[in-house]
Amino acid sequence: MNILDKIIADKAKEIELKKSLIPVSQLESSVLFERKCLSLAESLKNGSGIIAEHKRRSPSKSVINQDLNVQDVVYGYEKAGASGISVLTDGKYFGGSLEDLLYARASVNIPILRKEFMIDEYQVLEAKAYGADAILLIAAVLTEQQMTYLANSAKSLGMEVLLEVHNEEELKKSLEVNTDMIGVNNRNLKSFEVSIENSKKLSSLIPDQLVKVSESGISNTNTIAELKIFGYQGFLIGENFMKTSNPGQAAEKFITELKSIA
Ligand SMILES: O=C(O)c1ccccc1NCC(=O)[C@H](O)[C@H](O)COP(=O)(O)O
Repeated sequence: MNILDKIIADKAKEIELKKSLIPVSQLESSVLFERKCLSLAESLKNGSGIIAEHKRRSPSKSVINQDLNVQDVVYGYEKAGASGISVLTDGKYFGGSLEDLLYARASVNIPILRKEFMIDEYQVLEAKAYGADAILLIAAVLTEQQMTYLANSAKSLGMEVLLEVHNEEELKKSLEVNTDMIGVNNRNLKSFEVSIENSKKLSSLIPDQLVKVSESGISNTNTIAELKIFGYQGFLIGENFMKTSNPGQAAEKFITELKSIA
């Protein structure tokens, strides 16, 4: 069983337990359920394009940074000029939580993406209840029907969808889904191999009306300049910032440099 299968198997068990502890009605009674969401897609098109990620650890890199509190990290990202924030909420493999999402919501006024392995509508309701503006759907673990259902659920709650693909087959099964953005993950989520070429290879297959986002393995501004030529307007960056003692400062330096080469 590969790591992605393990994550999904654990996620299914986690969701069943959570459903028994926190009923849907309790999620729907969250004050954040009535909140009008911010548009990540618009923020990417009109801003720096950087989605700065809060990630304590990962299967490919193990511990990245467990010493900082999420409020300081995301506030620093907003101050640096990020267009959006990505918050990992998976606990077992990434050290994240829904509480991280709630703290992030309380700390910034820019769009927040719930970075999670979504397989059940319950998780979409959680995302709304804890303050997310957008959810991630990963084509590698979902059928077209599941993506359609979950995307429509998110949209009905006013959230946007970032639909993540890694190859042409995943992209083709995603083209009819009601999404706002297509993310190309440069990381193979099974082998952990990372190649920016993946974003370049798939860019021409992504419909022009969708915002293109390149994810993973981005560590310098020249890569951004190259990917913009291929039509990318969003760039999801985690480790490059989180591996430092001050991710917000690292993001500020990165975005300042980006502006100087624009
Ligand atoms: O990062 C991993 O090891 C990983 C393994 C399995 C599934 C997902 C994984 N990462 C999630 C991401 O896609 C990244 O956190 C995100 O794209 C940022 O990547 P990076 O800038 O390389 O930290």
